[in-house]
Amino acid sequence: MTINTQNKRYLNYVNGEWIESSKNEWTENRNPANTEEVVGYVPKSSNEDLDKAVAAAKNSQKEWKKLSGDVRGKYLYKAADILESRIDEVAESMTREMGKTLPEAKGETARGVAILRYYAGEGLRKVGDVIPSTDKEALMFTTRAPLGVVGIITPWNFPVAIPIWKAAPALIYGNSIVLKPATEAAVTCAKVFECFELAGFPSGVVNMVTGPGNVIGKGIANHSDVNGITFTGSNTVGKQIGQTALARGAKYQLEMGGKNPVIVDADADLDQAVEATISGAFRSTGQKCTATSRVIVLENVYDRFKEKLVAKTNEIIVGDGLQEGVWMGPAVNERQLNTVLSYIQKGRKEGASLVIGGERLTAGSFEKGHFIQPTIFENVTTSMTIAQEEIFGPVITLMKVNTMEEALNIANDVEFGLSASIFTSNIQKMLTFIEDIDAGLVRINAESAGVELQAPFGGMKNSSSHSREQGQAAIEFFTSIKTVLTK
Ligand SMILES: NC(=O)C1=CN([C@@H]2O[C@H](COP(=O)(O)OP(=O)(O)OC[C@H]3O[C@@H](n4cnc5c(N)ncnc54)[C@H](O)[C@@H]3O)[C@@H](O)[C@H]2O)C=CC1
Ligand SMILES: O=C(O)CCC(=O)C(=O)O
Repeated sequence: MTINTQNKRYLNYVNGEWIESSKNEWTENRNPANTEEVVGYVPKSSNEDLDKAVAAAKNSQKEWKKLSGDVRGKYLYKAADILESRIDEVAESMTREMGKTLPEAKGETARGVAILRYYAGEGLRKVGDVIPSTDKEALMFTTRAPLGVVGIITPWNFPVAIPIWKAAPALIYGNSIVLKPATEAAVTCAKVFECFELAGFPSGVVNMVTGPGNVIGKGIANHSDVNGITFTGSNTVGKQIGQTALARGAKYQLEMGGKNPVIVDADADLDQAVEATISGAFRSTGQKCTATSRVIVLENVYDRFKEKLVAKTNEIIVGDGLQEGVWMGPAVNERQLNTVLSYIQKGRKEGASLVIGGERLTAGSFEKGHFIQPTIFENVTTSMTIAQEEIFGPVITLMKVNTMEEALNIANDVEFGLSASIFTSNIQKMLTFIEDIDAGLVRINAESAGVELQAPFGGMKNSSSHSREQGQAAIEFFTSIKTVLTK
């Protein structure tokens, strides 16, 4: 290992070296399934550390952008191969650090490998168009320029996939990066950076600085040498970053919350709808911006759907995600657990009826972790807090409606518009849903969560800054268009 893991200390990666922060202060990351286990210590870095990383990124970017896309792609292919050879190690670190089950963590790491390869290939794809000029002697075309230094601020819920789906396109289009991972997932992110180190990226092109959001995250948003900022996380922080970036003229991209609906029509395949609802709502303990949160069911199938949903929920095995057979792990930390519990409390207080779950699990092997039961509420009205705000936990609100029109009105009656599903066998209803739903991801007979790396990802309304990430859409953020006329 080239990474310095002495005493489980994971350092910053700056200018091609693993270095301690200037403050020599550390955050202890503990396993949310067993808080007695320390997974690692990560630096609480300062603005001085950030300045070094940004300076290294700025310096290296001049040469990096001059390489051909093909050459830049080779570094990404190499990083992909190294990450692939370490899937088990990285996934285990993810499960220990933030709690998602090992099969999910392995799936996510494999997705990281695939994203690296996808963007490596992007180095050989077209970057512009020829546009007819009104001057017959002129040739007019577009080309693309990188932004320069890109600041990447990532959350804890996808510790490998999100850093990679932001870093890989930034790099292939000729930017250098300074990434600040969520502290809760920083050990796993350091392992991804170790793959970058071993892939041999030129010094300074890839940098990682860990530390508090209101120091390092804020510092990235404010830094005059950071030309673009890409963020995934809460709406509160996203809006602050957007305002800071706008004020100094930097480009920014924000992916934030969701309150994703699933509509179950009377003619739906109920077993399919139940499977997808359970998977969408409870996998990763509901800690996904695309998680299913509101389930809106037509009244003539409501009772049958609810019965099947409750039966399946009863089968969920909660526990330490490293153990075989466990389907749902803990909440990422005590703060997130308390947030979820406080929403459950609010739901009860505002008059929703608890159908199943609702409690923290503390007995026996649950004692040392942040475990919570998968939870379903019914008699939920659209004005209730649990039907409006992002909970980011394993909580479903069931809502009974008389018509598809009512279902659509409720589905759209939130500030978010990330993902939305419908279960129906009626093609007309599918088409109406596609047209009328306010969502960046529209899913027909499929769960609300789960995105494909080659397709645009992002939301409407307050879910995003109206830009899209991933697939070919990424080029729009990570580059600027130059329109060239030559004669
Ligand atoms: N859209 C998504 O995928 C995610 C949404 N969330 C939502 O956010 C809630 C709170 O989770 P948190 O981890 O606290 O999210 P957060 O928005 O505070 O953290 C996301 C990232 O932003 C950084 N950050 C924090 N304060 C910052 C600031 N002032 N300036 C710049 N960067 C800053 C954090 O260190 C982290 O790297 C969750 O309950 C959930 O509702 C959280 C994680 C992911
Ligand atoms: O559903 C997914 O796979 C991605 C979700 C996501 O991007 C998020 O929760 O931040």
